[in-house]
Amino acid sequence: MSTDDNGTPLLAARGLVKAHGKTQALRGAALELRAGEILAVTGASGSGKSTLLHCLAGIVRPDQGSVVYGQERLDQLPERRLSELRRTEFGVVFQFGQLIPELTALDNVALPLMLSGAGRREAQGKAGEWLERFGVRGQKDLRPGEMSGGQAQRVSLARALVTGPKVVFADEPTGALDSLAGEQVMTALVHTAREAGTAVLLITHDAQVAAYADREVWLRDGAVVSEHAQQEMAR
Ligand SMILES: Nc1ncnc2c1ncn2[C@@H]1O[C@H](COP(=O)(O)OP(=O)(O)OP(=O)(O)O)[C@@H](O)[C@H]1O
Repeated sequence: MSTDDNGTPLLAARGLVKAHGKTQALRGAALELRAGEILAVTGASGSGKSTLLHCLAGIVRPDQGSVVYGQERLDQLPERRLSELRRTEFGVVFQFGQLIPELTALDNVALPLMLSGAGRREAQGKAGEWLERFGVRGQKDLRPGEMSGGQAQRVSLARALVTGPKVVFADEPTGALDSLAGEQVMTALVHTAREAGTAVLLITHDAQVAAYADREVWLRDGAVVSEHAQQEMAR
């Protein structure tokens, strides 16, 4: 695991509280993610995992508590800066890929680069390289509906990593896949994140998926209740 020079976390959340209407989704959750670290967040359904990820990624604001990314308080940043960070420093992968159905795999992956100002040709060139890394270059001209779930999810990973983010937030990335496709997706994610030095916050309720992480935290009723280091993975 790599850390930054002075060992401070890349992302640190303290005392997060978040309600959805009358439901208290987070009740004082706290965690730290270091540069290049792969951290699994596990817990029962409804324990607040997705809400925590949304707060950490600057997608929703907590009602209370702080989220510090580098030198910035995400919970206090204006929307404009948050969306810039989401575009340039963060990548997100959801359970159901959420690729744009009308675009080919190549254009789905090129899109974040074009939104950051790259020309179409340059963006497509880089997108092709990232599809290659995830073993889905052969599917570049297919639309999401024409691919298998595992292929679409590897395209989603390419889209999340193509901009060179510091953190990838992955919310049940294998939740809709069979176990073989899930293993392929996790192997590709972990291998590529390690190579690129990207930190990964991985939400899962699957112990086999959590075993890919360097460290695991357990969420119960909206708070982090335990933490244990993973065995060195021989994968
Ligand atoms: N948009 C929303 N509106 C109302 N309630 C919500 C909303 N989002 C989440 N909740 C509730 O907040 C609690 C925490 O939900 P969250 O999705 O964060 O948990 P989770 O651990 O990710 O669950 P799962 O594993 O089932 O996805 C749950 O009781 C859920 O029903």
